[in-house]
Amino acid sequence: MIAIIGGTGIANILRGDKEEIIETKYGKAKIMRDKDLDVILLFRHGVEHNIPPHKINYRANIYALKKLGVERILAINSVGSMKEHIKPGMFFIPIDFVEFTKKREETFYDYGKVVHIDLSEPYCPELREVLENILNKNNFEYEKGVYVCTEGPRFETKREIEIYRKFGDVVGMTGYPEVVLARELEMCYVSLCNVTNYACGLQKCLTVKEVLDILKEMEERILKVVEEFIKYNFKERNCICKDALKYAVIE
Ligand SMILES: CSC[C@H]1O[C@H](OP(=O)(O)O)[C@H](O)[C@@H]1O
Ligand code: HPA
Repeated sequence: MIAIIGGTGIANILRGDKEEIIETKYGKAKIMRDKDLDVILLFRHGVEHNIPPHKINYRANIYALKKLGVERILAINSVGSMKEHIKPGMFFIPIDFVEFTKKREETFYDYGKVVHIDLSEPYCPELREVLENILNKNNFEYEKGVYVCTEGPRFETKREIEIYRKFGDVVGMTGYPEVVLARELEMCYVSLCNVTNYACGLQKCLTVKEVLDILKEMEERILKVVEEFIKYNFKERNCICKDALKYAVIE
């Protein structure tokens, strides 16, 4: 089973049937099913985009997908570019991350089992290859690199971006802890980032309108990538994700 986690502006592009509430021990998650494509849609900010990045219940969302039998997740994130060659309107595929979040519940293993998962490859290598093949086949421009996650909901300062750009290539507010929580539950996770702006300091002020305008321009390409990802003929998983807990638990 595949799930798409939609970010800013995606609820206008993808639509499932009616919303379902999935109860979990971490709280409620809201999903939609696209029965034709046999895929689960989850809009992390809510269909009405009324949940800010620092208040998203990431654990309930990821746990709900696991409960529904999801094995593979395509997350869609919007990011600001911290490098000149990564231009607004391009796609970006994270291969690693650095996070500067502050108040997020970032693990399922707070009590009981002590678990230290390996994150030498935080994003599923098999799904990253599928995503790159889709982008290359469609001649959609993209870059790969490091995603820096900030707490939000404010944008970053110029000085913060001067520091962050030494560690990474794009900046967002939702990529973490989603990627880690998925690995803790041995699900494959890949992120398709929409580069919506240059980060603070590389351009003048940042506006939500600018982000939404670029997403509108990218809408068709985003939809194309999602459709081809969903239709991809996935075989048996042969990646590190499915056995993430194998050597990670202190017995
Ligand atoms: C309106 S830009 C800031 C907003 O957009 C991004 O969300 P997502 O990654 O879910 O598309 C960013 O993380 C902020 O939540
Ligand atoms: N910073 C943080 N998150 C973002 C940005 C940004 O510049 N653009 C889109 N999401």
